[in-house]
This record gives sequence, C-alpha cells and structure tokens, in this order.
Amino acid sequence: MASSAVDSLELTSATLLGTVIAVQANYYLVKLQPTLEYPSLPVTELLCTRRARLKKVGQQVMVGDHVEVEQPDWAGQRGAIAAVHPRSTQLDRPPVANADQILLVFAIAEPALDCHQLTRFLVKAELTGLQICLCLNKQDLVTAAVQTNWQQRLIQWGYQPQFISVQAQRGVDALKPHLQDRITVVSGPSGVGKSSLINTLIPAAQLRVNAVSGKLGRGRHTTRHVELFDLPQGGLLADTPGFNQPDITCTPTELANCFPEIRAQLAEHRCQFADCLHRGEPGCAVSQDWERYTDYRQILEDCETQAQAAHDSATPDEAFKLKIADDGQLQAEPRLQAKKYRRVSRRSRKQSLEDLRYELDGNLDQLDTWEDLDAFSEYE
Ligand SMILES: Nc1nc2c(ncn2[C@@H]2O[C@H](COP(=O)(O)OP(=O)(O)OP(=O)(O)O)[C@@H](O)[C@H]2O)c(=O)[nH]1
Ligand SMILES: [Zn+2]
Repeated sequence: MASSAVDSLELTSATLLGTVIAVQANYYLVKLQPTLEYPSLPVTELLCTRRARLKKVGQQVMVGDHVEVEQPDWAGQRGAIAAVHPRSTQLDRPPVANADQILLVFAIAEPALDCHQLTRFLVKAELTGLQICLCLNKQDLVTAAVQTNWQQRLIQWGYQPQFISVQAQRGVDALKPHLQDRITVVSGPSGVGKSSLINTLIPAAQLRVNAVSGKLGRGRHTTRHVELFDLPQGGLLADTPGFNQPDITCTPTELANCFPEIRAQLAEHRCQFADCLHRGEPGCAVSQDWERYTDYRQILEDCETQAQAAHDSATPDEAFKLKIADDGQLQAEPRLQAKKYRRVSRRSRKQSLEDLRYELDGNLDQLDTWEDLDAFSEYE
C-alpha cells in the first residue's frame, strides 16, 4: 500500500503524458503532449523503454497507447514508459490501441470498383467495431452520373461515401473534419490512392507513390511495422498494411451483424430464432431482396467452411493457425507471412530514431535495455 502511494505521488509530481506512435522490438517512440507540469516540452518525441514493473505484470504497449513517461533524458531524447492508460479500443491486426475509425479507401475507377471486394473490406472493417469512413477516390475518372449511381447504391447498403479525387484535389478538404483529433486506421486495396491521399493529408509523411512494383512495396507492407502519423489539424493516421487483406474470420452470427442492411431490418423486427442466420428459416425477419444478400450468403458459407475445417483438423493447415475467439469458438486465422524490413525512411527524424525503426531488425526482439541498444549500435 505504502509503496503504491509513493509511486502515485512520484507520478503526479512529474508525469509526462504521450501517445505511442511507433513500436520496434522493445522500444517505443512516444509523442509527448503538453500538460500543466510540462507546459512546454524541450522535444516532442522520446524513445522509450518499458519499466520493469510493466514487464512483470505482462502489460503490453501498443501503437496508439496513451502512456505515462518517467525519467526523461531530454538531451538523449529518451525516457521510460511507467504506465499505460486503459484502452478505448484495441485492434490486434494491425496492433493499434485507441483507434476511433477505419478510413476505407477504394477507387471508383482504375481499378474498377468491385462491389464484392468492397463488401469483404467493409465486413472486415465492421468486425473491428470501429466507425467506418468510406472514401471513394479517383472521382475525376468518372462522370457525375456514374458517381451518383454509386452513391445511391452505397447509401442502400447503409454507407455514406465521401467522393474525392486526390489528383484533382477535390473532396479532400471535406474529409479532413472526419479525421480531426481521432486515431484513424487507413485500409483499402492496392492502387486506389491510399499513399497519394496520405501524402496530401500529411505532406511530411512522403510515402512512396506509384512504385507499384512488389519490391518497393515491401517497406510498408510488412505487418510488424505500424506507425502513426500526425495530421496537421490534429489527429493521427495509421498507415498500416496489416489491414489490407480482406480475410474474414468470424462466427456466422457476427457476420450477420456486419451488414447494415441486416442490422436495419432486425431493428424493426426480430427473427423467431435467436440464432437465425437469415437464409429462409421459419419466422426470419430479414428479407432476401437486397443487393448484397448473395454476398452475405457467400461469405457466410466461407465462414462456416472455415469454422468446420478448424474443428475437423487435428493438424491444421500450415497456412492457418487456430485461435480461440472472444466467444470461445475455435477459428482458423491465416498465418502472417514474415517479411523483411526495408531500410527506407519516410520522414527525417534523429538518426537514433531511424536506427530504432529500420536498423533494428526483427531478430532483435530480445533487446530491451538502453545498454542492449547501445551495444547494438556500437556493433553496427
Ligand atoms: N486519376 C487519378 N489517379 C489517382 C488519384 N489518386 C491517385 N491516383 C493514382 O493512382 C495510382 C496509385 O496510387 P497510390 O497512392 O500509389 O495507391 P495505393 O493505394 O497507395 O497503392 P499501394 O501502395 O499499392 O497500396 C498512382 O498512379 C496515382 O497517381 C486520383 O484521384 N485520380
Ligand atoms: Zn432471420
């Protein structure tokens, strides 16, 4: 008791608050926020380790976490994370804490808008429980009539799409208020203009655009690298590839809940059976007369096949790992492929921070003290 009282006294007298914006091995880059105790800060970011007592209790630290930092070494730009505040949300793939919404980006043309693919991305986004902001880019490539047609269709689905053209600089300003002061995870298939959009929103991010070749794509297509970028108007954007595969692993009941069309109908009437999957069961309250009904049935079948395969196989397929879901059900989840980091810098930061993110490769997870890091840097 006495020691925790002392601890909290220490914290209140000199606690720095911040948000973890990048994680590499056991090091955390924390963006600091001014507080009463620290109204003006000598630097805006500190490279931090995690205090031993957090490790002892198994407290993980994720990108997006709101943390308390102790022992700032302003000259060395280092510190130690002493506490992690409770998370409002938690995504596991990609690992991001406190995200508010998914910004789902698709192109209305080039590549042609594929409504089945869009549905799978939407379902995956719905499964996170976060808000969804649907953004259709390359509006410059279609006529007003085509745009209106898509708009009407998507409204029927239950979404309010934002039409933009990054290239023609249309609609991007209208998007900004949706992103302000929130943590947004960007998602969407390849080639739709995600990097172009992020570059427009955050000129300092300087992502690579249009290096469509697979080779160069590796830099940000590594699933372990999650990073938050500051929006000039306030707010953080996670440009993370971990979300780009619309693989759907959920229970049939969860799936039904991912379709706004079904949710809307169930808000009006209940089905006779609580576990109704809305495929013609007696007393089902969900009509089959809506555009994406066949998509729903298809994905439902996929989920059932997957769940069955997971139950049946004693030695699971190499490409899948088994996972116990929140509801206790067994699920098959595709294994992530290990990919190499590329040493590409998107943003000029102090060399020590670049070292952290690009020189520390995945095999250095064991390092977790400054001595380890210094020893590694000297070795390099
Ligand atoms: N016509 C048109 N082309 C655009 C627009 N926005 C981006 N593009 C082009 O679309 C191509 C793909 O853009 P990127 O920003 O690299 O797309 P991405 O979604 O980041 O793609 P990945 O990196 O593969 O995930 C580039 O050639 C861009 O110049 C737009 O509003 N209109
Ligand atoms: Zn039903």
